[in-house]
Amino acid sequence: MVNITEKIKEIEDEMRRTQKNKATEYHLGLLKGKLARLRAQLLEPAAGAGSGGGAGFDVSKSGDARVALVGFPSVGKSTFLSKITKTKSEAAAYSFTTLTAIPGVLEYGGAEIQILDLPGIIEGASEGKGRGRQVISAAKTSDLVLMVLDATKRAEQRALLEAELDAVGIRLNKEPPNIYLKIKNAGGMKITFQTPPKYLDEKMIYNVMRDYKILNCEILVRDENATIDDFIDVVMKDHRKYIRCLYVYNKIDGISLEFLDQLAREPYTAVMSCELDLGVQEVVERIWKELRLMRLYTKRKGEDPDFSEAMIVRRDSSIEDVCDSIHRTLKETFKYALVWGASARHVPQRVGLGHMVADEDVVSIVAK
Ligand SMILES: Nc1nc2c(ncn2[C@@H]2O[C@H](COP(=O)(O)OP(=O)(O)OP(=O)(O)O)[C@@H](O)[C@H]2O)c(=O)[nH]1
Ligand SMILES: [K+]
Ligand SMILES: [Mg+2]
Repeated sequence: MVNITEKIKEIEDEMRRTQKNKATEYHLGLLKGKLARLRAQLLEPAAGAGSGGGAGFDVSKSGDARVALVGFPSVGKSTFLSKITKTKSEAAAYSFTTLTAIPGVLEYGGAEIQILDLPGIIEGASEGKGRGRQVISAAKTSDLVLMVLDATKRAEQRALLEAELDAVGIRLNKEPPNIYLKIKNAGGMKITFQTPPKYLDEKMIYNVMRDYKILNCEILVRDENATIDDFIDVVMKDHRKYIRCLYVYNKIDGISLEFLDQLAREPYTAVMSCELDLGVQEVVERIWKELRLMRLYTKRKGEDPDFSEAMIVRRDSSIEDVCDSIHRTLKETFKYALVWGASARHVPQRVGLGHMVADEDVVSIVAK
């Protein structure tokens, strides 16, 4: 019996051989669907299997957010960790110096951000080369992927890494596709397009769903630009993770100014030299920004706000989220909140649970 890895290879080969045109579009879509399913199977930790499953490293999450350092060997991941945290992770000029996940804590703006230094990965990581799969599983648990790249190496490294992460269902700097799918017990398949689709049609969707053996469902495609890949992502949504990514080019001490300028202009990108201590602090600031965290300060009635300790919440948090992160039953006795700061129309503004807070607001919860 052929194993999953071989089946994946067969499908990938067939996709490469198949010319892309209107006539082969349906077949290619079907192959993509099969491939997505096999890859998910490959990552499923097999019962009783010792290694090679989908499990990451045994490091528990701590702090307000987790950032994973992902990159090829010797790009400077450990050097960077040692620079921005108190943790010392061994750095050396040979590949695979780091063999396991090393956590460090970055303190920034009152937040504690866990930084995970990881072993370098190589092409084929998603299929289990090296510690690839473990590294990728660790990346999947992070709130931000910091892709560390060597500015002196060829440009393809970035696309290669992205392909490895993509293969295991990590979608970088992307929103989930705007497609609604509800699986039902009966009633057949109902497919609706809100606007005429540019890259999809009913037959393409139907083919994939039949292959997945999902024949009763309701589908509403809201985005005219949605592709069959987007649709498969929606079907496989339990295996997809949408994570923000910051691309960091290290070792800029070894490149020309023109090239540096070009790299620095790319989206979601920062440049640094750990060796010369150039740009490192800027990268830390970008990490904070990309994590989209906010600092709030709480205030008790009749007292001054406590600015010594910030409360860290995600962006797009409401007073309800604030209550939940203080105590899980606080909501039950909630009467109203007083807010000072950018989110308040006048200070203090008296607000309810639905009020959206802003960075550095002062919040006072009044209970019944
Ligand atoms: N020129 C230059 N060298 C650097 C810079 N940062 C790190 N290095 C060197 O690059 C080499 C690899 O650094 P590491 O921190 O071990 O790289 P890594 O990505 O953790 O490597 P692995 O753990 O093996 O995957 C070391 O010799 C570092 O001294 C930099 O900004 N410029
Ligand atoms: K190294
Ligand atoms: Mg290392």
